[in-house]
Amino acid sequence: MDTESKLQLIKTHIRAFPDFPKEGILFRFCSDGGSVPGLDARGFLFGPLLAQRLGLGFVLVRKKGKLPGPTVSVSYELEYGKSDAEVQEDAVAAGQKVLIIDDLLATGGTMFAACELMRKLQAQVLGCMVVVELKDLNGVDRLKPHKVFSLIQY
Ligand SMILES: O=P(O)(O)OC[C@H]1O[C@H](OP(=O)(O)OP(=O)(O)O)[C@H](O)[C@@H]1O
Ligand SMILES: Nc1ncnc2[nH]cnc12
Repeated sequence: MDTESKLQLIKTHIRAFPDFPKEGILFRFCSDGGSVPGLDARGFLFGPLLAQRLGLGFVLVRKKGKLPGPTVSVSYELEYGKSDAEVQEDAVAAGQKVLIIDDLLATGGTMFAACELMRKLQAQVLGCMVVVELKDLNGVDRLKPHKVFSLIQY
């Protein structure tokens, strides 16, 4: 595909959401469905690289209030606090197989929330992938029966 065609293709994926994040703003957001959800924020460093290698679409799982349009959300606890994770309702199709990516697994609270979001969207979680797993915090147990793949166990 030539460069001009690629730019045109990107344009077709730019959506406009009125009155987000506040009234009077037309919020432009470039997104498409996908099967590699990555977690805000450090999961965004690794997820897109892997998705591109696999030829799959990347999906943003964000902290609450950052995504326009209809979303599903889940509250969760992590090692040092509480938060809420969100994903756009149409980011993953029902029945879609997904591989969730983050940089690090500690207690597993964040990854568990992402699995919950995928369950709400009726996606099938094939696995949870992280670069670093902090073994003494037992995140792997928290995530059972989901499979966890980690590059470094620390
Ligand atoms: O296994 P857990 O106990 O849930 O902790 C792991 C999560 O904590 C960190 O994210 P954080 O919420 O600090 O956000 P950040 O990526 O924006 O720094 C890390 O990137 C994981 O997502
Ligand atoms: N101990 C830790 N180090 C880095 N990121 C984390 N996220 C949760 N716990 C963490």
